Amino acid sequence: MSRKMLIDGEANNNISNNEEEVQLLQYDFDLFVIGAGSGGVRASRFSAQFGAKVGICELPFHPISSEVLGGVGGTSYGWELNEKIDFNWKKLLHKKTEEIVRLTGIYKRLLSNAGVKLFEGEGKVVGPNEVEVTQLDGTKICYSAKHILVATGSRAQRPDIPGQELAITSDEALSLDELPKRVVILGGGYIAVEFASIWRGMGSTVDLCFRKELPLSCEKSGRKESKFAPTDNLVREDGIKVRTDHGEELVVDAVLFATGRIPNTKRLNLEAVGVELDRTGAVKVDEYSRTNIPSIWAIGDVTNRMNLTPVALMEGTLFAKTVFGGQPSKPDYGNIPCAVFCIPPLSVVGLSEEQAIEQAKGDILVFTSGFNPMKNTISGRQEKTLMKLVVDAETDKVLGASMCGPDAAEIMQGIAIALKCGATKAQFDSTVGIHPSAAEEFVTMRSVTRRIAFGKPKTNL
Ligand SMILES: Cc1cc2nc3c(=O)[nH]c(=O)nc-3n(C[C@H](O)[C@H](O)[C@H](O)COP(=O)(O)OP(=O)(O)OC[C@H]3O[C@@H](n4cnc5c(N)ncnc54)[C@H](O)[C@@H]3O)c2cc1C
Ligand SMILES: NC(=O)c1ccc[n+]([C@@H]2O[C@H](COP(=O)([O-])OP(=O)(O)OC[C@H]3O[C@@H](n4cnc5c(N)ncnc54)[C@H](O)[C@@H]3O)[C@@H](O)[C@H]2O)c1
Repeated sequence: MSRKMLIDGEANNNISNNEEEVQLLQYDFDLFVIGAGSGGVRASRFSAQFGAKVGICELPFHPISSEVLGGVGGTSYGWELNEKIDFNWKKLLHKKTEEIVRLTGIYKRLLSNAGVKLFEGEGKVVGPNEVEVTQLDGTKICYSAKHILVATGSRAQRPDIPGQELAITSDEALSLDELPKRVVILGGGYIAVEFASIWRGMGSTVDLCFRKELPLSCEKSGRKESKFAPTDNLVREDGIKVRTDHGEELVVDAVLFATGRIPNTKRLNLEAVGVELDRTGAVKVDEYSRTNIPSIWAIGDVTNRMNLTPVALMEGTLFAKTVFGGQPSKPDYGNIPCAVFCIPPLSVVGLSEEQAIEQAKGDILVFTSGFNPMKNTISGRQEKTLMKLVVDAETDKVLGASMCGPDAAEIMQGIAIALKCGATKAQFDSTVGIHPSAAEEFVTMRSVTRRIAFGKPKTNL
C-alpha cells in the first residue's frame, strides 16, 4: 500500500504494514465526512488530493437550512447589500436563492473533480469506523471508514419563551414573503446587528433588544446584563406583540431571534459511540481536531472554537495535512481578522483595547483617528470612519487594530497580514500610504491618544 496514513489510531501502532494494509482494505473509505459545508468540503477535497479515498454525506438540498435540510456549501452567508433603497424584495429573494443554487453547484463540482464521492442523506455515527446515511426515501446505508470527520456546523438557538414559534431565525429571515416593515431583533451579536442594518437600510423600523451594555459587547466573565430584552411572551395580535423588560409594548411584523447558535450534534449519536461533548453539545477535540475516539475527528462550528467560515476552512485544511499529508499541523487562532457587515461595516484584528489592558505586562499606547473619508467630503455624505491601533509601549508591537467605516473588511485583511508578521508601530509609520485613501490613515497616526499603565488611563488626550 503506497498511501501513507499518519496520526492513525494509536491502537494500531504496533501492527505490521501488511496487517495495516489488510485492515485499510476492509474499509469502504479512508475518510468519511459528515456535512458538506465550508469545513467538510475543504477537508474532503484536500484529503482526496493527498490520495485518500473519501466519501461525504450532506442533507437534502433546501435554500433554507434546518436540522434535516441543508445543501452542499453549508451556511455560506456573508452579507453585503448592493441593492438600491427602492429595491424589489421578491427579486432580491429570488437572486439570493439563485446564488445559493449556484454555490451549491460549484461545491459539488469541486468535490467531484477531486474524486470525492457525495451521498445525499443524513449522516449518523454508529461506530468508531461506521457512518449510517439515511437517504431521502428513508433507506439506510452504512459505510465504513478508517477516519470519520464530523463537520455538521451549527444551528440557530431559540430562547424558550412562550410564543417562540411566532419568531424566525436567520434561516428564514431572507425567505419572508414580504419585507417586514416593523421588526424586533433579539440579540446583540453579528447576526442581530447585520440584519438590523439590512432591514433598516431598506426602510423598516427596527428595534434591537440586547442585554449587554452595547451591541457587539464581549461577554465579560460573570456579568450578564439584562438591558433590554423581551422577557414576556410573544402573542399574535394584528402582527406579533412583544413586551420588553422596560414594560414597553411593540407590535411588529417579524421577531428575529439572533441569540447565538448551537453545535449540530443532537442527531449524530456521538455520545452513544463514546465521543465526548462539552456542556453546549460541542464536540471536544484536541489541538489537531481529534476527539477522544482516535478514528473520529471534528472541525468547524460543531466544535465551537471560532465560528467563522475561514476558520472552518483552516481547520479542514490542517486536518487533511495532519491525517493524510504527512505534516501534523495545529490551527493558529492568533490574529484572525473578522468583520461585521453592518452599515457602516466594522472590522477588527488582534487584541481589543480592553483585552490588551488585561493581557499586557507593560504600558499600552492607543492611537485613534476619526475622519470623514475624502470620497465623502466631495459628495457631501456624512459618514465618519473610526480607526484604532493598540500598541505595546515597550516592544512597539502592534497588538490590535480596529476600524468602523466603508471598506473596513477590505482594509483590515491587509492589516491582519502585518499583525501576523509581528509588525511594530515604527514599521506601520515607515510604510508609505496610498493617497487619497482611508486606509492610509493606518500608517499616518502619529500622536498617542492615550497611554494606559496597569489597566488605568494615564492620559486621555
Ligand atoms: C446568517 C449567518 C451569516 C454568517 N456570516 C458569516 C460571514 O459573513 N463570515 C464568516 O466568516 N462566517 C459567517 N457565518 C458563520 C459561518 O457560516 C460558519 O462559521 C461556517 O459555515 C462553519 O462551517 P462548518 O463547515 O462548520 O459548517 P457549515 O458550513 O454550516 O456546514 C455544515 C453542513 O453540515 C450539514 N449537516 C448537518 N448535519 C448533517 C448530517 N447529520 N448529515 C449530513 N450533513 C449534515 C449541513 O447541512 C451543512 O451543510 C455566518 C453564519 C450565519 C448563520
Ligand atoms: N460577519 C460574520 O463573520 C458573521 C456574521 C453572522 C454570523 N457569524 C457567526 O455566526 C455566529 C452566530 O451569530 P449570532 O449573532 O447568532 O451569535 P453571537 O454569539 O454573535 O450573538 C448572540 C447574541 O445574543 C445575545 N443573547 C443570547 N441569548 C439572549 C437572550 N435570551 N436575550 C437577549 N440576548 C441574548 C448574546 O448576549 C449575544 O450578544 C457568530 O458567533 C459568528 O461566529 C459571523
